[in-house]
Amino acid sequence: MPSAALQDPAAPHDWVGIEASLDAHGHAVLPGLLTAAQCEALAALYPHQEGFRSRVVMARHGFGRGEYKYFAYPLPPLLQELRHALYPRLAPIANRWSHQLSLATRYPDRLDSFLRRCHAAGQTRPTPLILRYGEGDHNCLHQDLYGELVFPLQVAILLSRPGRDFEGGEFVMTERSGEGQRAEVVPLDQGDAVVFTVHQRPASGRRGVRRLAMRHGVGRVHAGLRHTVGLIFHDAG
Ligand SMILES: O=C(O)CCC(=O)C(=O)O
Ligand SMILES: [Fe+2]
Repeated sequence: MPSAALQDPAAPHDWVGIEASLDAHGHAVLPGLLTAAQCEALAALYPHQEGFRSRVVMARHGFGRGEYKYFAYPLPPLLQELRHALYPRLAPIANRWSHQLSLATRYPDRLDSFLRRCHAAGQTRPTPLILRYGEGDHNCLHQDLYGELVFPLQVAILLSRPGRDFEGGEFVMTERSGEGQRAEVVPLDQGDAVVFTVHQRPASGRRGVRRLAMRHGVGRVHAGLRHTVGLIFHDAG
């Protein structure tokens, strides 16, 4: 039944508004990117062994507390489809940011071409992942850099229900410029996605373009269990 697969899951979203929010804040929310059933099916993959290439216990690496697992190729069809559908919407924004930051990098229109570039540079391992946080867990502020090739935007999807499956565990972004550092909490419901800056973004002001350094993390989960999926577009070296 190819008809469902032919529908573009990115199409229902307000890409003019998303671009404006990315420019203003470095992140944007895509409400209801996944259904509750899709969220539950993805979270249910976590305990399985097959389909993943590795598991990371965050406390062992100083990344926080909690754990995550990287998917192996081939990705679950839903994530493969979303990664390919979201990339072409984000590539023009990535290219404009690159130009504004006076960087030479330009991103191809299609994910397959960008991944070929990653693989030729030795970044061959898939980066999409599922994260799992229990009571007391958190994710330290970080940037998901896995080698020289970096696609400057990434996506996280909340699979659990805030206030029901878990308490706390807010998605947090920080932004550092010459003028100081600030933080923003991004409220998400189950199935919502946040598209956000991986490491740096331009901000136009009175004195031209400034470079803002961005990090993301997750506040402490006060109770329950919180699962997310992360879609990173560059692969890992
Ligand atoms: O669990 C989250 O909300 C954030 C996960 C994360 O760091 C990522 O997807 O890169
Ligand atoms: Fe991350």
